[in-house]
Amino acid sequence: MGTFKIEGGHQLHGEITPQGAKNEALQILCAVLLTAEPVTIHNIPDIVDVNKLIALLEDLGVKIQKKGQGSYSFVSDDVNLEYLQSDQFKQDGRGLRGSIMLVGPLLARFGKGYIPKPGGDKIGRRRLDTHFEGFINLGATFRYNKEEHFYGVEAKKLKGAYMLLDEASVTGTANIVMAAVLAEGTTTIYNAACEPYLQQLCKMLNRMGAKISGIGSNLLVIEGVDTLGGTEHTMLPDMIEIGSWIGLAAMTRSELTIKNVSWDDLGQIPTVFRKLGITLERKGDDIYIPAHVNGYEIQNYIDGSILTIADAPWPGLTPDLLSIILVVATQAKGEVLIHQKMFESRLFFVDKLLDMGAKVILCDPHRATVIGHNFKSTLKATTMVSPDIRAGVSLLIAALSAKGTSTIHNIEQIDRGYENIDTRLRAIGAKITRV
Ligand SMILES: CC(=O)N[C@H]1[C@@H](OP(=O)(O)OP(=O)(O)OC[C@H]2O[C@@H](n3ccc(=O)[nH]c3=O)[C@H](O)[C@@H]2O)O[C@H](CO)[C@@H](O)[C@@H]1O
Ligand SMILES: C=C(OP(=O)(O)O)C(=O)O
Repeated sequence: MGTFKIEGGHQLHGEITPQGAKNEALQILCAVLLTAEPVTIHNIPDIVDVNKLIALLEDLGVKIQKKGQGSYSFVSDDVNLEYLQSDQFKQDGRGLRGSIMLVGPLLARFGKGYIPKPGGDKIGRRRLDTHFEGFINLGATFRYNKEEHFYGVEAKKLKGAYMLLDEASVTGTANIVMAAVLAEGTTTIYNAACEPYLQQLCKMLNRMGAKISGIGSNLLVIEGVDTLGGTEHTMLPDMIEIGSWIGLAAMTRSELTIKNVSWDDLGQIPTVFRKLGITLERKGDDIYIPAHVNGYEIQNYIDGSILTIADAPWPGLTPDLLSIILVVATQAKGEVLIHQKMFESRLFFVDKLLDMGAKVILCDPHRATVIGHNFKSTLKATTMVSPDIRAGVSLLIAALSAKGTSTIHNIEQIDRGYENIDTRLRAIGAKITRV
């Protein structure tokens, strides 16, 4: 189990550049299986989950060439489908959530897709019904081996269909889109997820020859084509990392510039931090955050009632930033209700913040009320274990703002999605070491 030691209480300063988006990368990498032609991808983050997926593609026989820092080309002209039945795949396929999106492309191009129950954060139930109901709608037969937790879908030829998804699942929508692009006829997906991750995927698929319309909305229409060709694609900056660095700047009262953020793809994120009273300035495509020497004050609603910050499917606020927002609120002036609607177990990490002296009431598994200290009292350093990726970064931000030296164990959770986080934070003045 890896560990960070963090000496808190220091102001940070300078510039930080966000990595390529983790959740986009996981979709885009799976899409390389849809063509025998080369696909070149840039701005791939060097993080554990993405590297695990690249290793899975390699084991499937995809030819991979490194072209430069974060750039790789992929050629899937000789895919080894036997690997899908191997014990090795049953082991490695479990290693991350994103591996589930191998199924759609494999089913569409080779008529069969298998996957062990995928991993990812333990943040509550994470069902896969939307994915498999989508494939079944396209004409696939489905089987599930309960002993091995092994899923499979097969179809000689997929047929386009109308479907109303039971929920706007992010990876579910990506999976169904990747299956439908090679199906016969037209597929309509209503209640589709439409995060920038998915918009990027659909745009890339169209460059490969797919015919997808409605990109960015919850109604996608896909006219199936016979084959797809190669393309080049560049990943957007990771919006969850950008939100993490905004929170870090505010909590440590540091002046920070976040470079090249792709402002227009950030949706509600800047607005929500502004509601917490944080000043963000748009400078070109950078976010400039001044040092909040006088703190930041949470806005109430127009009628004076207490603000609620809740997640919702895009273009609502992504659930992946709520833990960070909760931590930032612990030093704000005022109160806020954090409502994590999607995941059942993602707020339990607040116990660690209570140990550090934060004023938080966990109302139920989904809701926490935060009463900010307004920097009148700093958090106290402590020893903690990172329960999931975003809670891990939230605790790291709390530790950087706290008095004294904190220890965070199980930092593998953080490395899953943040590239060289300790090195990059040291470059802006953080006192953090990996032990
Ligand atoms: C690898 C990857 O891309 N992971 C992201 C992806 O996971 P993932 O695609 O696994 O998450 P889903 O979008 O399927 O849904 C996550 C959870 O939210 C619930 N749900 C979903 C949609 C909805 O309208 N209402 C609802 O309650 C689901 O029942 C499920 O429990 O999307 C999640 C939701 O943005 C993010 O937290 C994850 O970081
Ligand atoms: C929940 C997350 O990731 P995953 O879906 O990979 O567990 C996340 O990125 O916040």
